[in-house]
Amino acid sequence: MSCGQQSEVRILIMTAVSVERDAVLRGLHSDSRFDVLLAGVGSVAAAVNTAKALATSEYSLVISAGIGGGFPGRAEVGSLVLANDIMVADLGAETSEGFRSVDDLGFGCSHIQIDASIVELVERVTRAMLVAGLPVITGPVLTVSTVTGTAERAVELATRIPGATAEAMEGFGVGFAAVDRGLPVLELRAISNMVGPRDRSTWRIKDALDVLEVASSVLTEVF
Ligand SMILES: O=C(O)c1cccc(C(=O)CC[C@H]2O[C@@H](n3cnc4c(=O)[nH]cnc43)[C@H](O)[C@@H]2O)c1
Repeated sequence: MSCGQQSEVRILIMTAVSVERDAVLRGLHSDSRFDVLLAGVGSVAAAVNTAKALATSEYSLVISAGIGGGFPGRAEVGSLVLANDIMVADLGAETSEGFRSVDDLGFGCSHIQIDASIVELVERVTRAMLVAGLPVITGPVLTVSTVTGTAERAVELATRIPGATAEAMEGFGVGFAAVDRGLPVLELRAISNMVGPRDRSTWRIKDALDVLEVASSVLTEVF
């Protein structure tokens, strides 16, 4: 790099499935600072595929993006959630006194570490999305291995994790791989369905993908 030149920000966006990737790509309008790759569904696939991508190219930021479920009273269908806490919600043990996380058990950490610079980044992206007229809120985004399908499970998660705002299946895996490389990570979810009793006929995937597309176009203005 010659004097006066600044290194370009390079951002890796990981989506679970190709329709999410395509929505993000449409929003990015071929902005060459971004790569959008498939994570696969679930935390393990997401961690492996993110780690592979980070081993082959240099990035300054990683984003886990896609659709997700919104917790009732927190995130409505068609809204956007930007994680201020990326955490795995079902890694631990069931006990007669209820769920015990890996943190409680002393085996590890359920949360991706978020430092002050990421808090500032989350605030900056949130502001830009609000200015663009997008209905975005921040809150904990839960990574689960099984999509919640009952009201009881939704209440159990919302009670156990104060402020639970959305759930999806990849954020913790993407985040784990990013943090392993010392990189900051964001999670962005466009809400396609409510967390609760399973009724696939109520999922609004197309609407959520449209919101994800617009949100991705805002990302090109933020960075
Ligand atoms: O059926 C389709 O057309 C279709 C199109 C795009 C995506 C899907 C998925 O099922 C993707 C699964 C993906 O979405 C996340 N997700 C969405 N809602 C929830 C939820 O309520 N709980 C957990 N995860 C959710 C998740 O990250 C999956 O990877 C289908």
